[in-house]
Amino acid sequence: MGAQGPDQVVIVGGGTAGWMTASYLKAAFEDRISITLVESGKIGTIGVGEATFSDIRHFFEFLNLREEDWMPACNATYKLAVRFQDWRRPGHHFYHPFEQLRSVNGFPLTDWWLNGGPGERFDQDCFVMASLCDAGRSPRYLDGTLLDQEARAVTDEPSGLTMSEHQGKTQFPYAYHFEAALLAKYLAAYAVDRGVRHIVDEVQDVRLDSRGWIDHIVTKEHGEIRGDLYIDCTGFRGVLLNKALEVPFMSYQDTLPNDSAVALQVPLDMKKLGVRPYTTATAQRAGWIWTIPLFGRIGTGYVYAKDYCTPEEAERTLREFVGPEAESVEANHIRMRIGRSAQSWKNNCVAVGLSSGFVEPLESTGIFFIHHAIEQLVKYFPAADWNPKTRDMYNAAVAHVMDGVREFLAVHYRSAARDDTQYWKDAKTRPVPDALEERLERWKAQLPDSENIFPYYHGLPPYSYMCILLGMGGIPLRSSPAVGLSDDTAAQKEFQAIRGKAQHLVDALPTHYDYFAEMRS
Ligand SMILES: Cc1cc2nc3c(=O)[nH]c(=O)nc-3n(C[C@H](O)[C@H](O)[C@H](O)COP(=O)(O)OP(=O)(O)OC[C@H]3O[C@@H](n4cnc5c(N)ncnc54)[C@H](O)[C@@H]3O)c2cc1C
Ligand SMILES: N[C@H](Cc1c[nH]c2cc(Cl)ccc12)C(=O)O
Repeated sequence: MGAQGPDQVVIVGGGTAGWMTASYLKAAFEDRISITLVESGKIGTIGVGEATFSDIRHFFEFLNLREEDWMPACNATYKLAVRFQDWRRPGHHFYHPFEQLRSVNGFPLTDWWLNGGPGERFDQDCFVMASLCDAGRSPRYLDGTLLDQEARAVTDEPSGLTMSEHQGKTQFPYAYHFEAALLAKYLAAYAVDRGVRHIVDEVQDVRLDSRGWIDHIVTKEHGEIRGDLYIDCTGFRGVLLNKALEVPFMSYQDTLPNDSAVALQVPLDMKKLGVRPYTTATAQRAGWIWTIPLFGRIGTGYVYAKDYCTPEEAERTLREFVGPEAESVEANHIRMRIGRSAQSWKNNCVAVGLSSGFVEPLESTGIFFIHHAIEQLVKYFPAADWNPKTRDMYNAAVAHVMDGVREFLAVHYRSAARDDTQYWKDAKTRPVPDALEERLERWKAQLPDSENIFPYYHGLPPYSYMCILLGMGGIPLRSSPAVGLSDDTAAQKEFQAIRGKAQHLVDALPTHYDYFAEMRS
């Protein structure tokens, strides 16, 4: 241990979590800490074709990586929104976009929309992005400039802030789709280049000292490896935190029953078919199917609850959904551990990634959890005295993010109007996390705002809740009485401005495919 505190870091696990952690810590502390990353050559990583939050750009900025560097290496594309298909009824869709919701006279535009919007679709009337998604547009022009002046101003946002410090200040217009396994490979090269020691071997034992702290790990071929701080990135196995240190795992399954997935990677002729600029979540009889457009193929999979659907049935449904292109592609069946570790940091061990916690990928939060955990780890990095208050603050921040996202996901199922199978009928009566029942009652009287959503930072702004409630259609909502009593001229002007801007951008922007074809040429 150095005079400042722990400076020998051992990371176990070489998936996205392991390499994101190694590269970020190297960028933060350079050679003032030493990092060893041990990963098994036999135990595979999870990588299905992932979607992200827009905040991940801060991760790449921190590492000084530009889109032109990392995106082609990871088959990455842009994500302007999540498209929810068939959650209200077959044929219906709406978007949850990356776009700040406008306000008029102190009320969100959605409130004015409920009182008498110009059209049937709140997403198209209140957000420009919905039209860009429907039209398959890129958020950047071929020369790389961002879609409009307003968004360009976002790139001048203050640097050096953590994600939670950025929240509410600006809304960047897009996130990414990429292959997490390729990102891990890309970051491995970045980290090793900067001095991270990489060992391919299996951890067979974790030895504790008399206080119950990790003393060393035992590998199959490289013997004992020692460090001050151990980071558990071993995925659902939780080899260090859950197994060796016996930290219990708190399941979220009473509220979020989906515990299984079957995934396919399907090569497609993108030139012919185009590349959609959004993630699609299509409701199914016992869950939903994700479609994530990558460059050259799609990642797709059925997330389901095994209490309602067998793996064979799920694979059959997925293959029928995708069509003949998937015929020769092998399916990957995955059991998901849904919930979080009771503490993600115990003694000298911090879990990051699936070992810390995971919720089903409906709102693409897995990599956001990792990014948030790493930022918090740097913020609360231990000193020589291992002050337990630092650990407690870290644990609280990580738990809040996961518990908050759990609530947000529960809102999706409770508010979905669809009720054609037992799975969807049960979604209306399934218990929701504490306090959400009361919040739902309040949102029936007044649309969600920052005062009445989950009270701690969890990545989601109030407008995200509005989108889900307005789009899912199963919970009665009303506009504020004050909106009904007010002159709506300014709101109608705003609706018109959105329509005009959307039309202009649809005409001016290239297709999503054309943008990436140009970037790669
Ligand atoms: C179905 C599904 C869909 C998902 N979709 C998304 C999405 O759209 N967006 C998103 O943000 N996230 C998504 N995720 C989550 C995302 O894929 C993971 O958060 C991310 O890949 C990080 O995984 P990880 O590194 O924690 O674990 P893993 O990828 O499982 O890596 C674990 C590592 O630990 C190593 N290991 C394990 N045991 C040992 C041992 N004894 N000795 C040495 N090494 C060991 C393995 O070899 C491996 O390198 C999804 C996850 C699933 C399951
Ligand atoms: N931290 C925010 C979270 C956020 C804001 N709008 C959206 C839309 C979708 Cl589809 C996911 C997350 C968010 C961010 O990532 O910008």
